[in-house]
Amino acid sequence: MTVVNVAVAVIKVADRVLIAKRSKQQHQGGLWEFPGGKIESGEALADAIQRECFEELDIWPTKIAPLTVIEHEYTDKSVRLEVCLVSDYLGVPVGKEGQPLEWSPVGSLNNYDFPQANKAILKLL
Ligand SMILES: Nc1nc2c([nH]c(=O)n2[C@@H]2O[C@H](COP(=O)(O)OP(=O)(O)OP(=O)(O)O)[C@@H](O)[C@H]2O)c(=O)[nH]1
Repeated sequence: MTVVNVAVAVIKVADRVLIAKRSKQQHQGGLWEFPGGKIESGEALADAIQRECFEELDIWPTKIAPLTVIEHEYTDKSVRLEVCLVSDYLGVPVGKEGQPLEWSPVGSLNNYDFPQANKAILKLL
């Protein structure tokens, strides 16, 4: 199976993390996620993080640090999540694609349903 490389932004300000709900039609639809999306061919990770955050949330990350890389095989798809911590950005986040957003305290993230691959991310926060 080909592996899809994904840039994932854990946007964390003080003790809260910004999460978004995936639409029903998407892969792993209806679950909560960290904003992000496929890395384009030849694109640097930080550039992909900035592009995806702008496209999805109308914000421009200014402080980005690599957090972890997670490889996961779903039954229908293999993903490689390149996860970054975003600790500062320009703008005010809005769900530009109509996706619901929430600022969850780190300690409450377990109350949301995330894709299986995200479990390893939650352990690091
Ligand atoms: N953005 C994001 N994607 C995640 C997370 N966890 C996780 O397993 N993924 C997977 O990584 C892939 C991200 O792809 P994507 O959001 O760009 O695209 P998509 O497959 O939903 O739709 P598309 O192909 O129409 O762009 C999906 O297969 C998604 O299920 C996460 O926290 N954030």
